[in-house]
Amino acid sequence: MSHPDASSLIVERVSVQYPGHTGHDAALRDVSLQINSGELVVALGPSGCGKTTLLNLIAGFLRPSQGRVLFEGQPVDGPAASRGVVFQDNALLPWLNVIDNVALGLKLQGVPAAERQARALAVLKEVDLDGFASHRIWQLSGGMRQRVGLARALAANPQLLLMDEPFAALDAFTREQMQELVLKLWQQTGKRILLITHDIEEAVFLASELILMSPRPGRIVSRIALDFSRRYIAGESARAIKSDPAFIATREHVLAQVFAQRGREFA
Ligand SMILES: Nc1ncnc2c1ncn2[C@@H]1O[C@H](COP(=O)(O)OP(=O)(O)OP(=O)(O)O)[C@@H](O)[C@H]1O
Repeated sequence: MSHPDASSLIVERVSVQYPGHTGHDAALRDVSLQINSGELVVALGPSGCGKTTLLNLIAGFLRPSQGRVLFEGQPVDGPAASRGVVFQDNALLPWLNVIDNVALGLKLQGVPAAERQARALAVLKEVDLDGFASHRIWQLSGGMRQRVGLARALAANPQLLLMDEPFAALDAFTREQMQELVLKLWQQTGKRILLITHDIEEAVFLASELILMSPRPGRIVSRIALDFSRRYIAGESARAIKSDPAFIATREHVLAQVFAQRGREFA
């Protein structure tokens, strides 16, 4: 692990055991992780390896059975605006229009109407949705809805953005567009990001640090530092990167590790 800065997110030897489970099949066992500023950490692993449990711990929706989670030097003991969450199903309110969905969290925080309007419009622009503020949610495509979910999380100006399989329901083309949007936002806002996925290519493309997880018990089995996302930010195209032999070799290496885990699981 690299050295933490004062604003790091630190997960320290955390275990989570849901009722009815033993240590052997704990959702998480002895997991440690750190997200420093400027990092885009991707957690990759098969269903049931504890990815959502890990994200829920960091979001403050869940408490560990053992270990602790610290953010900016303080224990995480509940949700906070500084840790924004983008959900897989985007969790938008269909009876509100786009801008009211984006501004909802600000309204709950008591931000005055004119300011929340201005901030919501600014983040809609960041996610390339200017012009859609008055649209109803049902008028939007799946990719646009995910952009609204992303804008809503960004509106509160979180220091850490937590994304739970945000593109799982999208078609391949829209998914690639959203990956590029995440990298653009990562570059422009400098926010640290934790994204969870079970898509190997997505993980290898986006991660500055990739953590590979394995189930029963949920744990981190390997960590790999990667630079494909920084190459994208430096100006190389996504297509050029994803067809580069170095990218393909890394993807195959990660795939082999995932299959090795599964072989062990079913042996
Ligand atoms: N509320 C709960 N009560 C009991 N067991 C749970 C609960 N939530 C998750 N689990 C179990 O904990 C383990 C880890 O689940 P988790 O959802 O964190 O994994 P995941 O990697 O996100 O899976 P997926 O990719 O399918 O979403 C699984 O065995 C799951 O069945």
